[in-house]
Amino acid sequence: MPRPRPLIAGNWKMHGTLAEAQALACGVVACDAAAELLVCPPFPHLHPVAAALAGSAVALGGQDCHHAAKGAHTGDVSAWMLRDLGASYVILGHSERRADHAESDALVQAKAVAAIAAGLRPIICVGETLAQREAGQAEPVVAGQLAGSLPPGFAEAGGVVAYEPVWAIGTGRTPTEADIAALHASLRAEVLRLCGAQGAGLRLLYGGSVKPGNAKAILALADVNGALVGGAALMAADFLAIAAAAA
Ligand SMILES: O=C[C@H](O)COP(=O)(O)O
Repeated sequence: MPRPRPLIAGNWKMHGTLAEAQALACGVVACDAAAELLVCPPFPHLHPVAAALAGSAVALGGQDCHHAAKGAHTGDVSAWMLRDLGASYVILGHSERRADHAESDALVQAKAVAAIAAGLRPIICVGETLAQREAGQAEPVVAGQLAGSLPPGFAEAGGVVAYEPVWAIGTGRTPTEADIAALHASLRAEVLRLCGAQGAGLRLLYGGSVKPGNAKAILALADVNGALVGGAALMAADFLAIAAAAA
């Protein structure tokens, strides 16, 4: 099977003013990367960023959604609202949400069901802590998260899995290339087990301190089909350099 088209996704997390978000979006659209590009701004910036991306090939995504389609859920945002604003993806189960909001695999799965129902492609995040890695538990931990988080119909809906070792996020540390390759090989085996043959074409992203300087080596690894980028996605030049490394 040919390698899937890489996806380079920028997670802007809770950073920036509206003016900075608009400027960043304008910087990112000035690009014709071979990879698919996606930006995921904070909720208040989604609408103006959608306007800045209009007519470009850069996709828009949310950083989370509620598992219900609508209702009395103060402070939450539904998958339908994201779709209505022009989003096509939503990040779910990021380790920061799992930690900050005690999100379980079951809740992430319920959110993914809602996302698919709204026509969004879920990007489900998994990854081990440093203690789990040092205990030799990275692969079983990630396999357990996948089994608990992936909903039925995930591959058919264009779902994406992002492997983000918690200890690599925002730290400047990354696993060795051999460790990323081994983990992604185990991810591929798991998605084939969970999703059947459709799992062969499902994109597996690596995330955690991806920078212009290490992107080419990471993105060249087997079963790495793109990157989920945090800090380096806040500078258009760095994000585009990572995108160029995926060619
Ligand atoms: O969602 C993105 C990741 O958490 C990676 O963040 P980072 O590139 O700043 O390490």
